[in-house]
Amino acid sequence: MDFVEAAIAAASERRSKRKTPFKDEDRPLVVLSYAQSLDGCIGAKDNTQPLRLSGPESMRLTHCIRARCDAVLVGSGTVKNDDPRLSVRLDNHPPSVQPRPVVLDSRLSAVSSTSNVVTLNNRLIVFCQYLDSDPEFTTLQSKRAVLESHKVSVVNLASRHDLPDNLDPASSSDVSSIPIPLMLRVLKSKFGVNSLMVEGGSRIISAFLGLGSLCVDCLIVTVAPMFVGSGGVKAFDSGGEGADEGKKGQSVALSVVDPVYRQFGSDIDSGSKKLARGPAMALCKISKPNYNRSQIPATAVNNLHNMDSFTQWCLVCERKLNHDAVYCSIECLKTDFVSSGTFILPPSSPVSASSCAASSTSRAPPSPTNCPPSPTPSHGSFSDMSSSWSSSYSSSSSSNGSPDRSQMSRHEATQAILNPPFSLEFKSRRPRRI
Ligand SMILES: NC(=O)C1=CN([C@@H]2O[C@H](COP(=O)(O)OP(=O)(O)OC[C@H]3O[C@@H](n4cnc5c(N)ncnc54)[C@H](O)[C@@H]3O)[C@@H](O)[C@H]2O)C=CC1
Ligand SMILES: Nc1nc(O)c(N)c(N[C@@H]2O[C@H](COP(=O)(O)O)[C@@H](O)[C@H]2O)n1
Repeated sequence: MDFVEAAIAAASERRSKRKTPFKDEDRPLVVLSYAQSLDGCIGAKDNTQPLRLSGPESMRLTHCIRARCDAVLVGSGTVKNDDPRLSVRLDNHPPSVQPRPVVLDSRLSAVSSTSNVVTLNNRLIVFCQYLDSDPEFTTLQSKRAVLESHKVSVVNLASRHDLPDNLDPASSSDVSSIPIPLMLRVLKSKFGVNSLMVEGGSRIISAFLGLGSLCVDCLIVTVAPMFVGSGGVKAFDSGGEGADEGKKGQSVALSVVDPVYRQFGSDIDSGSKKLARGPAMALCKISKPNYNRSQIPATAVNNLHNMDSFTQWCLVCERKLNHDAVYCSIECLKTDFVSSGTFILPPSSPVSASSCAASSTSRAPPSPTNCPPSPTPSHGSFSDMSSSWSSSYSSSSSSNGSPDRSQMSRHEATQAILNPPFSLEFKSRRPRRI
């Protein structure tokens, strides 16, 4: 279908040109696609049975996206609720050629040997997360063995044995939330998945959208002309219990730039050309004095740590500093945000990219005069995390009068963020669209 091809081709091209602190080529191209009602629901009241929102034409679109991707991912909630097949069922599509189903089932509580994704034998991949010390370790290992006896590939992201050598296992204590960037890298490096369709449900959509262009390349949303009413499952930030609980009530600066709309039967589909989070909003979030780290999506925190994001961030910002204005991409801000919220640089900051690059290759701790230290993940408040920084920085200013953040004390650096002595300029910002 032209619409799908065009959207994915545009996303792919954009991705190849994008300068991010992360290596996009290490993960599959990600197409997030779901169907929602006019009141933003993807599921029925009480989340107890599947809700058909798409008409035949837009359902065909969904199957075209599945056909176009190597794998199709859902969360454990969707498996419990819908028992989906996740297969391509199109007239002209060979039934034997199918995307691999992928389920994020942290505690192996949803997928069983009778689930459609298992019995259809499309080489299901299940991601879970538990430590050897987990009180339920034996039970989880037994469940794993049963699934493996049904040809399911089970990956425990907390286990070194399950990961390629170049990836570090997940170390978060939040075992209910699969670290998405790490999971994506495993999909690519271990299973050769180059394109991934993410279908839902609500918490999975929220988690991916929360990571923005870090993990989503293309967004295709079907809007069906109906209202689900109160109690329906919201597409985004349903506020339900579980992995994204910390995001409840959090305003989200996410915009789709240059969207395109098509009508499929009675439904409208929106395909994104670009997905962007508003940097200003991200800054606003980190600027709240009482900012609580639990509000940061757990997935972002865990995975940015895994991705050794900090040193690469330095490289990106060095480029931006050449424009003589502060510019941080959302990836920068997000890294910021996770590392401790003190990384916004004044123009002409003396941070040296070459020394950061050197520390990136050696993985040695960066020198305090050049780069801030790599963050140590913590599970306390924002200020708890900040205190893990070195306190050896001394106060100073750079030659242009703006503070040399690399020489600041923790407290001063935090104050610089809360009350920046320089104006932040975000280049290439377009007005937000709703
Ligand atoms: N209309 C549509 O296009 C679609 C609708 N749905 C609907 O969505 C509903 C299910 O949504 P939810 O209950 O929210 O379940 P979900 O399918 O989003 O799964 C959420 C669960 O996945 C696990 N998980 C593991 N790692 C996670 C991470 N990093 N982030 C978030 N969750 C993670 C957690 O255990 C969490 O409870 C159902 O009503 C289903 O019918 C689902 C897919 C598409
Ligand atoms: N595109 C779309 N439109 C709807 O109206 C839907 N209810 C869904 N649901 C998704 O499709 C899964 C079911 O897939 P199978 O038909 O069993 O292959 C369901 O679990 C949701 O992920 N999608």
